[in-house]
Amino acid sequence: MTKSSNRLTALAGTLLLGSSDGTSIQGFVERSIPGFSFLRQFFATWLRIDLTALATALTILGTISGPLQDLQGIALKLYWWFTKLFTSSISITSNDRLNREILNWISNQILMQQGTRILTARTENVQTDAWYQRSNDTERNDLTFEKRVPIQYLPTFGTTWFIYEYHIFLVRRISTTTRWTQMNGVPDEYAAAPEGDEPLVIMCLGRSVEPIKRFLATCRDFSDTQREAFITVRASKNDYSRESWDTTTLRPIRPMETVHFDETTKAELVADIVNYLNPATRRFYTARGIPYRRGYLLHGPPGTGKTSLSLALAGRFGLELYLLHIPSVREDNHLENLFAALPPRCIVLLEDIDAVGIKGRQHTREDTGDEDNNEDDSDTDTDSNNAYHSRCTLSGLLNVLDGVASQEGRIVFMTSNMAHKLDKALVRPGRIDKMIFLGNISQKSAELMFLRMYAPDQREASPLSFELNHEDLQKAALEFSTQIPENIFTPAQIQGYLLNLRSSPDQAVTGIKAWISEEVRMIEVGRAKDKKAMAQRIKKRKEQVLLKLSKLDRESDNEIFNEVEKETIDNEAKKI
Ligand SMILES: Nc1ncnc2c1ncn2[C@@H]1O[C@H](COP(=O)(O)OP(=O)(O)OP(=O)(O)O)[C@@H](O)[C@H]1O
Repeated sequence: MTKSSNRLTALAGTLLLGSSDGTSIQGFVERSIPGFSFLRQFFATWLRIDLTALATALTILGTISGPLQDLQGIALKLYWWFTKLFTSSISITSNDRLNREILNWISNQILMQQGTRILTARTENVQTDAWYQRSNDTERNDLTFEKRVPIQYLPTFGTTWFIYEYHIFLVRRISTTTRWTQMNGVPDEYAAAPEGDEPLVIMCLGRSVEPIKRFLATCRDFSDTQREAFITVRASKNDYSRESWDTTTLRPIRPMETVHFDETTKAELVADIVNYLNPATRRFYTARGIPYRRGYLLHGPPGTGKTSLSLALAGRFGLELYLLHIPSVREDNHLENLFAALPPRCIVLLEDIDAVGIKGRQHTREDTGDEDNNEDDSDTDTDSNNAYHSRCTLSGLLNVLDGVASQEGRIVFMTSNMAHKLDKALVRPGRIDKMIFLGNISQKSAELMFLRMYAPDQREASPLSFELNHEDLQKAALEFSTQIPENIFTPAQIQGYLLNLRSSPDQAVTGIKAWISEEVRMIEVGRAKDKKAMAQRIKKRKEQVLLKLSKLDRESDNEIFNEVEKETIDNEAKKI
């Protein structure tokens, strides 16, 4: 121990503990705490620590910590008073998209340049039991060929400052765990990682919020530019039985030319949307009290491009696509909540709408006296399955499409494989303004698909070995398409065939004949199977009805004959 510390010990001993003559406080402590003098001796001899000095230092610290805390309180008050007086601020809640856009801007424009040392890193959420409550949006970039989601660096809790347009900005990322960490004295940035459910406060030195507003606009523009090559697809997500638009996927924009169907219909559809999105149209609708909404039904067999067309249109008009698979919506109020959360301008894609409104449809048939033929029966079976999955009703769907509470300005695309079976109430103008049929592939579309598949890729530095020159490619495409029968195969089937031979255009041309005969054979086998299954179903149904009839006859003998029931079963028997 040094001389000065010895002196301090002596001083403290005199001041606080008195002399060691047995009448001092030290003497009193030694007498009242058995073993204290032994401990003092032990610490002094073996650890060279003077317990008397330690006690003194702690006492002094204890005495001054009170005033220090008061001073800290005053300093904090002054800080906030200064902040209120000399800064303007705007706060943004955690689940607002702007929150993410600001973090994105700061991450790209500030953190890397400033060489910030304390950061948060983010890739993708892993849904484990412990974390599933806090899941966030997942962004995927399909074009980067990365197997992993790239690491993104974001500001952590606390304040990030920077200069933007000659103004000093402070962005505070506020931790929701602050109270807990303060109690433990651990700084926020070491206590937890921000998960995206923390609000942001944007402060700017000066008494006007205008610079902040300009800053927010910049953040939005920056994100829009980043997204230009992509469309944002948001799907519904079920969290604790509460539906929300949560999962975000960035998909590369699909050019309209890559969706092949009747070119006139395509041009008309695009023109119709251009016209709808024109501000003058909105004014026209509003002035005449007409709800400003547009609905389209894309119908046709599976694999004819209904989903692809919706994606391409979202890219063409720079709108976000909100994707909703109707059979997975569990209740009407979930549907309502999802529609209420839509932005004013977007495309909503409602897939497989034939999964709703079974009851409504049955009513319509009864009213009009339609009789189901056998083919319809099989469809009804499929419907029933869908109805089992989706508890979303026809009236629920109609309500979100044009009910009082439904949003204006959005475009709704609905897809169905059985448009002829949809309820009349659903397909009336105002809900569905245009029906677009996407059918099997024509020869012209097959030719275009072939050209698209084997056209040279502009991004490749040198031509690929199998690439044909322009003239040969045109010739091959024509030769390929003329072998394909009109409107027999779906575009998905032809695409699948070409993809298998994507590096051999010659083989695609020479092999198409054999592929067609094999596919036709498969179609016939499938049809024969369906026919057999149908016959079996009818037979079974007949047996059931006959059984019921014979049972009723027996009951009538016992004079408990029910006239109405008999008539119903008779009618059923006639139908079969
Ligand atoms: N008309 C088309 N033009 C170009 N490609 C198409 C077309 N139709 C289908 N495809 C291709 O086939 C695949 C399936 O298409 P998509 O999912 O759009 O069909 P769909 O009609 O929505 O099917 P489903 O009714 O089963 O949902 C996609 O890879 C798409 O590229």
